[in-house]
This record gives sequence, structure tokens and C-alpha cells, in this order.
Amino acid sequence: MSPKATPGRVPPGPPRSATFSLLKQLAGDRLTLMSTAASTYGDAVRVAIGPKTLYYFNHPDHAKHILADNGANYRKGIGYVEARRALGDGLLTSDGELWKEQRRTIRPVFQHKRIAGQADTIIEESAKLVTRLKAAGSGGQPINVLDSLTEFTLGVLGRTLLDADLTAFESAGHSFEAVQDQAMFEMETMGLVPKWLPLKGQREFRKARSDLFGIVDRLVQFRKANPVDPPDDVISRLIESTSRESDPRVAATRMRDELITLLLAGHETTASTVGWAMWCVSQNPDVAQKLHEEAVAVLGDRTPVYEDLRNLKYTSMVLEEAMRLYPPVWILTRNAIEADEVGGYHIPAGSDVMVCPYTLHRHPAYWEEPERFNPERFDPDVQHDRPRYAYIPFGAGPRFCVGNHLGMMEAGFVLSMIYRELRMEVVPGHQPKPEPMLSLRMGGGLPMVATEV
Ligand code: HEM
Repeated sequence: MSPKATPGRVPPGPPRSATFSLLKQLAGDRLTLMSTAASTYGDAVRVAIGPKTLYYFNHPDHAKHILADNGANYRKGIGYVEARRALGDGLLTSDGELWKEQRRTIRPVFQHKRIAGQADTIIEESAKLVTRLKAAGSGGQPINVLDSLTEFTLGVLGRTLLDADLTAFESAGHSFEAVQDQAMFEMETMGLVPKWLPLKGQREFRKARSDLFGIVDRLVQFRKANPVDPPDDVISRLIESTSRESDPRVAATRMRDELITLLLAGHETTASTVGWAMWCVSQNPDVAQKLHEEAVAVLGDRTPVYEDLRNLKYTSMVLEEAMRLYPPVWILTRNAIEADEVGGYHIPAGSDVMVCPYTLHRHPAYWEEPERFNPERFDPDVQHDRPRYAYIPFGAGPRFCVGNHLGMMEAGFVLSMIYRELRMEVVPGHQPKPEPMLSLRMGGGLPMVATEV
């Protein structure tokens, strides 16, 4: 139980004199740094770096308080602020009234019923991916499955949200990567490097951003010329919402920021979820076998339909367990508007606060053998007595992921359809390295050889 709060009571943590070594670790192995801080100092840690003091909380109750119960007291924090320089003010990075308006505009597009209507598109794109894997596998060629998954998720988002074939814009994938790299650079350098410096990354970023602007502008022009009835897709809703802006330049910028953010937030997270799941499955042949058996039993050899999803129970357990060990959004940062009290500790107004799904999902108090991949933990037919906020892959509270149904549906169908027909083996000796960037990237990709079963 939290000790009683007294004003000014601060969590334990490394001394400020450790700044240099902390900075070195921050630039290097951030996951180990977070894990070590939690195991050394406990569920509440104060991290003093130079003039900055960060508060890092690693208890489900703390996560609940910061993200949900008192979520209104927190705006987005470190990383998001810097990523905003690259991504602009989209739903992921914005705050306050603008965020509320954006969320109101976009939320209906992601409602369960509407997303269910997109199942056929997802199934079609999944089938295309399986065909590509088979083609590579027939020649015994390894294929970087992560790239294929990224292409798949971008394809799905384009079709489901924008009614457009984004893969037809050949440069789109590369441009998203460059924008993302810049967002990460901004995070790592805490936004301190001026934008006007003639750095290669900055040049590439500007080129990529203007390429994406061009793509988005074309999609918007097309929709304006070809309105749909009812106008309930993302672009139509944004056209309507931004038309209330008095300055057309502000309207155009909002539209661009919003669409680019949605595509970015949606495609890498889902690709990474499936990628990490496939890696974990490749290390556990019994899980691979069960996945295959479920896919054959539920899907047979027909084209899947939406209703199949609820019967892909084991597939969903595998995905949930993969997101436990490798949560695509590995850290959630916030900045306190007013002073707060978390777990009995005083948090001054303006403080930077962090909740880390990566460490929370491996917290030994809530997870037995936390490092072991074990999908049975998520068996819905078994009563699990762990706190709700010990597992937060989609965040919590007002900023909860809008795309969770879409992401889980994509991941469920594609994983099951792959393992229905293929045995997937990682190239011997390959070990992907978790890279904690904007999302938990799979460093080194995922080269696999597909064999038909
Ligand atoms: C398995 C896949 C996904 C995971 C694990 C995931 C995870 C998350 C998490 C943890 C947050 C909260 C961030 C925070 O509180 O700071 C978030 C927010 C968000 N996600 Fe997802 N996401 C996934 C898929 C998607 C998809 C498919 C889309 C849509 C295209 C999407 C769009 C967004 C947006 C726009 C936000 C910001 C919401 C807001 O602040 O109001 N995500 N996501």
C-alpha cells in the first residue's frame, strides 16, 4: 500500500551526479535502464538528469491514476512534444481543445461496427501477403517479413481509412520511414537541434514530408471532387471539420497533420505486433502447431469472414502475449498540468512523468516467470487475478488508442491466415533486437523462410 503522502515527499532514485552515466544509458540501452531503475528503486522512481527531474511509475495503480483517473491533469510529455516538430499536431500529439475536437471528429470512424465492415478488405490484403510469402518461400528465399507486414498494414490503412491504394504511391513507405526517423531524432535530441541546420536527415525529412503532403493533398482533392454518401470516412469528416477553420492554410495543415499521424500511428504498431508475435512463435514450436491447428479448424480452406475472428481465440492469446513482452508503444509520457500526488509522492506542476508498459508488463509481482512467452496467460476461459492496469498495450483513459479494434482485427486475420498455410522459420542465427524508438522496433528486421504445410 502507498505510504501516506506528505507534501514534498519524493520517490527514491539515482543522485543527480549520475546524470552523465544516465544520459549515456538513455542514448544506449533504454529498456535495460528502465528495468534496472524499477528493480533497484521500486515502483516509483525519481530520475534527475541535469536540470530536469523525471518521475517514473511502475505500479498498475499509478498507471491508472496518471492515465485514466486523473488523466485530465496530464498533457502529452517528452517525446511527443518533440515528435510534434516532425508530425505536426495530429490526434496522437495534440492536447487540450484541439485534441478534443480531433478525437470527436475521428472517433466515429473507428467504431466497432464500422471497423467490422472492413474485415473483407483486411482478409483480401492478408491473402495477398500470404501469396507473397509463398512465392518467396517456393524458391527457398528468406524474406524480411517485417517489411512485408509494414506494406500490408499501410495497404490496409489506405484502403480502410482513406479508400485509397497507398502502395500505389511508391514513395509512401520510404517517406513514412523518413518522417518517423526524424520524429525519433527529435525525441533523442530532445528537440534541441535547430531545424535549419543543413543535416542530411533534415533534408530527407523535408523531402519526405512534402512527398506525403503531396499524396494527402491529392487524396483530399479527389474526395472533394468525388464525395461519398454518407460522408463518414476519415477524409470526409476531416474536410467537414477543418472547413470551420477561418484560415485555409490552417485548415490544410490540420488535414495533413491529422492524416499523416493516423497513418503513422496505425501502421508500424500493428506491423510490429505481428512481427514480434511471429518471432515469439518461431521460438516455440508447440505454439506454432496450436496456431496452425486453430487456423485450419476455424478457417478451413475457405476465404475467412468477419465472424471467424471471435473463434480465433488462441491466435488472439498469442497476440496479447506478444504485446505483453513487446508492447509496440513501450513508453507513455505525460506532463503534469497541476501538482499531483501519485502513490503517496508529490509531483510538482509541470513535471515530466512516465509509465512504461514494457516494464509494467514484466513486473514480477503480477506476472509469473515474466520473461517467458506463454499465451495461456490470456486464456479468456481462465480467471486471472491481476490488476486491470498491469496490462496496457493500448494505453488507458482519455488517450486510449482509437485504432485498437482495427489493429487487432488486422493482426488476428493476418497471423491466422499465414499459419494456416505456412511454416515460418527464422533464418538461423538471427535474433531481432528490440529498439525502443517511437514504437518498439524490431532491429534487424525479421528474415524468415516460408514453407507450405
Ligand atoms: C496493435 C496495434 C496498436 C497498438 C499496440 C497501439 C497502441 C497505442 C497506444 C499505447 C496509444 C496511447 C498513447 C498514449 O497514451 O500516449 C495509442 C494511441 C493512438 N493510436 Fe494506437 N495502437 C495500435 C494500432 C493503431 C491503429 C491501427 C491506429 C489507427 C489508424 C492507431 C491510432 C492511434 C491514434 C490516433 C492514437 C492517439 C489517440 C489519442 O491520443 O486520442 N493505433 N495507440
